[in-house]
Amino acid sequence: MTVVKVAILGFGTVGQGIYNILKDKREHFKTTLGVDIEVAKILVRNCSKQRDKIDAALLTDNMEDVLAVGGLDVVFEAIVGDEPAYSYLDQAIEKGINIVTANKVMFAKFGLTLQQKAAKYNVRVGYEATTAGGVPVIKTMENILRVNDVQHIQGILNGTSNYILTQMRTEGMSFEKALKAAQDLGYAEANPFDDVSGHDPFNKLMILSALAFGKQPRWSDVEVVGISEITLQQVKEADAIGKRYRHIAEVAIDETGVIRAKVGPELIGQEHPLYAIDGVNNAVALDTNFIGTLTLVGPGAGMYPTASVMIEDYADMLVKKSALVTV
Ligand SMILES: NC(=O)C1=CN([C@@H]2O[C@H](COP(=O)(O)OP(=O)(O)OC[C@H]3O[C@@H](n4cnc5c(N)ncnc54)[C@H](OP(=O)(O)O)[C@@H]3O)[C@@H](O)[C@H]2O)C=CC1
Ligand SMILES: N[C@@H](CC=O)C(=O)O
Repeated sequence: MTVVKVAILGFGTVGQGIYNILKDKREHFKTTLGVDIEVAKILVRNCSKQRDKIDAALLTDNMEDVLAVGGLDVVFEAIVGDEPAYSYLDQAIEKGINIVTANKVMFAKFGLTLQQKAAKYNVRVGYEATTAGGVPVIKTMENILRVNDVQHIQGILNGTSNYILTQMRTEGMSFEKALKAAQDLGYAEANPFDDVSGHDPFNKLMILSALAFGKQPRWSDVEVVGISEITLQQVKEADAIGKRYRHIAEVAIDETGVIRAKVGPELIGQEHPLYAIDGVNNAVALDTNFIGTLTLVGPGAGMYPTASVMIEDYADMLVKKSALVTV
């Protein structure tokens, strides 16, 4: 049985999820993927932090230790911010190591560059987890784009904001309490300002724009408004007349190739396709020329949905590699 070595960058909510699934499903992967997946290194910021159920020898705070692992096949990147994440992945690609990332701050900015570099070095890039958590929007869109054009994308792209708005409406919870609950559940960013200010769904929208249209709008042209100004009173008044606040991200391309995007809260009624999307769920509606509108719905954040799609990305790489070998 071939042993494949993998590394995990980051051991917070997402990194721990990856580690747990790889450990729990190790035998399963031997059968389904034909390989024994061994976690060889885990990069963290602070090695002296107390961590349960993990062999301390796996931990390092130095990326050089990760890159020095012989035969490393993939790094799963789940750290915070654009740097040093981008530089780490850039170095991994140069060493011929595949990359799978959940880091949308980094990927919105450097995704196209990393993908070009990966093509040059013949390595693969997985980034399903950057956008809409456990909802397989990237793979679905890649598939759709083989035949269709995508002209317009609209969705709820932040689980934390949707969870907060839902808790305010259904439980009468204050904004602050709902945000705290989202943090406790592992939905929120390390800095939750990114969630409630709209910056997180903005980053995801830019990733979708790059995939659908091959480019992004100028970032400074995009209006980005968060949910932090919405009061409990407003949510209750809206509910009383059958309306709901939803935090909606939208991007479209016109016939001349101009891209327009916006992110912000909207008050919508029952007729709106995003009306029923509650809790941590995200939804993404893709308008295409042949299929029509396709809407995907599912958990937009959290340890296991995010970790699962990252490992699915890697499983896909392994399957494609073995198909190449067989052919
Ligand atoms: N939580 C979620 O539901 C989702 C998160 N993501 C993305 O995944 C990534 C990780 O999120 P999450 O797990 O929630 O974050 P956490 O804050 O829970 O964990 C972050 C981890 O990264 C490590 N880390 C941070 N900066 C560095 C650095 N410079 N060098 C080395 N290690 C570093 C931290 O180390 P230490 O433990 O020592 O502090 C920690 O282990 C983020 O980019 C996030 O946007 C994407 C989809 C969903
Ligand atoms: N903080 C993000 C996590 C997933 O991307 C969110 O709440 O959507």
